[in-house]
Amino acid sequence: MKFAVIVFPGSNCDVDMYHAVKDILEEEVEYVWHTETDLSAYDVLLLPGGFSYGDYLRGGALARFAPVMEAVKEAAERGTFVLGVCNGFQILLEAGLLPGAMRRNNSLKFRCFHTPLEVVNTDTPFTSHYMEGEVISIPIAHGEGNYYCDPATLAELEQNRQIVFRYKENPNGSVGDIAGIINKAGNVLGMMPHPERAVEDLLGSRDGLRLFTSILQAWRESHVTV
Ligand SMILES: NC(=O)CC[C@H](N)C(=O)O
Repeated sequence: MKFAVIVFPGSNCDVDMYHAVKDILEEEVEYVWHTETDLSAYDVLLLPGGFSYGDYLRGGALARFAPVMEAVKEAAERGTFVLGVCNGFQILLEAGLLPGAMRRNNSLKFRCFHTPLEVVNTDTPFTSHYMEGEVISIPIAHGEGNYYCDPATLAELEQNRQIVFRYKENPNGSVGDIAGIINKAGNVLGMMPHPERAVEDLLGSRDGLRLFTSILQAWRESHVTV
């Protein structure tokens, strides 16, 4: 099983993501530059946080045009697991892989601290190792995390159980306290908090690690060899 960390000009959480997979999860992982067009060698695609293209226009608004994004879309359509964290989530929204959009935080300030999150849906490849309703501690670090979608889309997200994480103490004004959503097919997850920054005691929380172990289990279950 091989993970890819997609690196855009301006990504800055790529090293954290790589460390979480390589050193803590102990799985194979490679950095993949944004010019790559073939992702067929990878089983899981990780879009890390940062300031791709300097957040010009909006977070993710330019990265969605990077050559690698066509390959990300194709892989997502094939059912490959895709995780976008923070700027990675913004890119998935801008690329249309997830519904809705990101606005500036309602405080108009960059917010950076550990925040309690409720795990709303554990019936996903990313969250099976959590308990439904469990409150976990994962850090946020963003200026544009104020998730917005129209009421019809929100109703659809609720109905399809696509809301995976909700803030317990909303730090940015996001609609419905949404911190993370999954696509309808259930293989593309975007979230503002950083699970890769909560994978060992040194970081103040290990609550993010189960997201990675959930992915591992889901992948193994779909690739059983007897
Ligand atoms: N840590 C991040 O990915 C930051 C995301 C984005 N640049 C923002 O400030 O909202």
